[in-house]
Amino acid sequence: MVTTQFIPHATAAEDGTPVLVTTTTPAILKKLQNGSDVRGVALEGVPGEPVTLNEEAAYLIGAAFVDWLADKKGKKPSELSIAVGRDPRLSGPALANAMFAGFGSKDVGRVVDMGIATTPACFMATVTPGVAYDAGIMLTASHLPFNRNGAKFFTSDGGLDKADIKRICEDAAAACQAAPDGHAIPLDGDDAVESVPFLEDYAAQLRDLIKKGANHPTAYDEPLTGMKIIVDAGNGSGGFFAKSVLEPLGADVYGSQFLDPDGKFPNHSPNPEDAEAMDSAVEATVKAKADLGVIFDTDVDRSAVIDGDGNPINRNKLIALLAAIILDEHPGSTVVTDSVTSDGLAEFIEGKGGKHVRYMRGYKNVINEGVRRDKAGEPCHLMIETSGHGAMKENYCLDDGAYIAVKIIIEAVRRRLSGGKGISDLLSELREPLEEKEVRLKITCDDFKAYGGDVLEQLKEAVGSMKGYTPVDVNYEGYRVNRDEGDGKRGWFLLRQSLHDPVMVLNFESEIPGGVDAMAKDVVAWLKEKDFASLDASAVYAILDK
Ligand SMILES: O=P(O)(O)OC[C@H]1O[C@H](O)[C@H](O)[C@@H](O)[C@@H]1O
Repeated sequence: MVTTQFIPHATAAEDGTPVLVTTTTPAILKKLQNGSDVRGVALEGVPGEPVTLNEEAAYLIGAAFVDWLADKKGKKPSELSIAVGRDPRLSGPALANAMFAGFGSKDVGRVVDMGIATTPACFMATVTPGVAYDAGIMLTASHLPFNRNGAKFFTSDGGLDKADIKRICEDAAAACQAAPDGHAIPLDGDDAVESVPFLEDYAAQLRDLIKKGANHPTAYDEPLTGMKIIVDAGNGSGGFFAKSVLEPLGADVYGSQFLDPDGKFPNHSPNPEDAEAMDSAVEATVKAKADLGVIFDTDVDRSAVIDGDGNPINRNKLIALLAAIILDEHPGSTVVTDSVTSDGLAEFIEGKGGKHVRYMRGYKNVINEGVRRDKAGEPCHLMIETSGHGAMKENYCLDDGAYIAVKIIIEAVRRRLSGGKGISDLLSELREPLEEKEVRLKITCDDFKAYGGDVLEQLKEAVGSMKGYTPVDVNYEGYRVNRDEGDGKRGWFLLRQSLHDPVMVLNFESEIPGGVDAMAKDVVAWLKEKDFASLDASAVYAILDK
């Protein structure tokens, strides 16, 4: 049984120091790769979810990362500096301690514990003058439940890519193969690890950005005086934004909620894409009669805002708001988004004189495509997913929820100073769908990538004979099909494979009442005809069964 491999033997080293020894397997280590991140189950407690990211895994991944970094930087491990931050997850301190031991096994020159941090802060620690670590690592599993954890890795060149993470997980697996009995991890920590928090330095940088951007004529240092802005950090790492960024700039943050880090996330999921989380943040904004509400995900690489009337600005609306701001600063530039963005958004961006590229899901895919186009001579300043991962060229092309909030707050101050309307006025031309729906269809066989690819091929063949449907011109991912809804109205659906899970994702949007049901009916008819043996289509059927 796999779980027996995680029974730790706490014992004492020869000098009497208490140590922990856990083991893992090469297969588990390889599976910890999740695109350009490491992700796994770090705590027991959820039935059917055994631990996969234990101390030994963190140790081996830490050690493998040192080899990767030494190669990348052309330095010896003893010349490297690596800093680790974490979100409030309960498993964070033990995993950080194990990773430090992994660094120690490679004789890394300087190891820094940044304590509670955010993902963007871990990157900023690699480029901030006077700090400039060779690498910053954030231990986080973003908005996922309390039992998960993971790692995001940065150098001054940005986040590591899929291929880098693959190499690290494979090297960790090889090291595991060579030492299957695990490694002793000192339980009292390593005296050589320096404790140097970074979040306050980072907050000072954000304050400076707001001061410069707002350029308040009479209150340069406190440009938010007279504004009420509330923050919902969902008990993740983002609470500092209220206390250390907004309040010192003069904002009234009373009414902010869930600012204290709590790894059990007792209130709501820290996730601006989650309806319950968004409702809670809207309620707090309205109750506080705030000018603006800001909600972050756990590790603050994503955010969304709520306007003074309590309207949530997330997903397509958030992209539109930032596109309006960026296209004013960089007319005619390209905005790269993920694949599930609305037709109204594309029109909005084009209406503002920009070019919209509807690319793939996955924040790294979106960012890399924007960077690629920009380098090829097609100016691109904004790369953003509906999930709220948004990156700007002016901010190291880093997906950064705090920077997005800063940008919107600056716009709000400028509008206030010029006596203009609130930020939502920028969205007045955004056409929104009347109905939308997303369902997830499980693929039940092992080779789910190939299976999903085949389902998509079959859909392509079928669409030709589906009345009223035409495929969109450019599909970077999955298959997106428009439906003529009459009277100049248009609906669409997109079937694609999930980036990571054995799942196919089906999105619908319609401009007419009952439009989603109408499309679901046609998709259901096709699915029933095909009767795919390894595709659980019950979620689509359920749309019609309600
Ligand atoms: O393909 P899906 O299952 O919808 O997941 C896609 C999402 O996966 C992760 O959460 C990434 O951080 C997102 O950038 C990405 O959009």
